[in-house]
Amino acid sequence: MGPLSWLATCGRSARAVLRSDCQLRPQPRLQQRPLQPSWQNSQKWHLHVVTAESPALLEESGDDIEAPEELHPVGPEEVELPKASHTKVKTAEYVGSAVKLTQCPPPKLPEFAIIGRSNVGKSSLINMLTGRASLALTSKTPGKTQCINHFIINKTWYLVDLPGYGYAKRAKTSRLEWNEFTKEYFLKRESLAMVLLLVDGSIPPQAIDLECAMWLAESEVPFTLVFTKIDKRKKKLPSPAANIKEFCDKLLEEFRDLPMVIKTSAIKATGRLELLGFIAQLRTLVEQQAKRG
Ligand SMILES: Nc1nc2c(ncn2[C@@H]2O[C@H](COP(=O)(O)OP(=O)(O)OP(=O)(O)O)[C@@H](O)[C@H]2O)c(=O)[nH]1
Repeated sequence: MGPLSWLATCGRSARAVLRSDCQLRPQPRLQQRPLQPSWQNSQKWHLHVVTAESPALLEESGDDIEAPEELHPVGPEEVELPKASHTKVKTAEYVGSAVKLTQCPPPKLPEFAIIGRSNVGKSSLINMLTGRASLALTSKTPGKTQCINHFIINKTWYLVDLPGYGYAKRAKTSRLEWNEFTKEYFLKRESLAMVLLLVDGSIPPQAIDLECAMWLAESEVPFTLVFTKIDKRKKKLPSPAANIKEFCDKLLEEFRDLPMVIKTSAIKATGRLELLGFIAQLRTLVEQQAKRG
């Protein structure tokens, strides 16, 4: 089945496919709340990140790859490794900007949405992943990205740049506040496969990022933690490794498991292949489950 028909054929959304398998499990105290059954029954989904050393990524042809032993996923479903061609970015084009759901492209291809605080490095990550120097306009001015921007990759999936949250000059309180459109996008966009929650690895954990992770988990939106700027070490502040550990430890106070964690640097292209490989695996999983009906 071609990617264009995957949603129509499966009859359920990418979100539904992935939600049941990769959502976090809350700690018992969170289970006291009136939660949806799909949340309570959710299973941890073990997906192995494809690394730069993985044969799948070294393979130059687009042929099927024989999976090495350590990459076999362990979980409720066997997940085929993606073809090498799935991890390559051949074309990347800006599609458009939307301020309401009806302005977004038809929900016919899987979407991977990037969120994070203003200035976390969203545009830089998009440019790094796609290998296009200025696909997303990078800016040092916080809060510039106020629309939902779609980029189509290889004509088969979307990278989506969402408005940054928690901009101090705009928000009067430190509470996480989505604009209504972003919230609607998270809750209603059928083709949303995975949210990539970007967290600045060069600074200690910020309450608003933890709050965002909580909100996504409680709203049953599958997400992956993508730490940015891991090349950057600020004087007198803990190292990125220490910041990341502290962030994960804080999440583990609320959850039994961590979501997938990927560490990146847009400057050094660290994590590029890992993230593209992971996205390819998710797309493969959705297509595979769609085939099974
Ligand atoms: N050292 C380092 N700096 C980075 C990295 N990624 C982004 N930056 C810098 O962080 C600043 C913000 O990056 P952007 O990519 O514009 O961030 P953004 O999240 O798109 O910003 P807004 O659209 O304003 O929300 C820029 O000065 C980038 O050069 C990284 O991996 N390492």
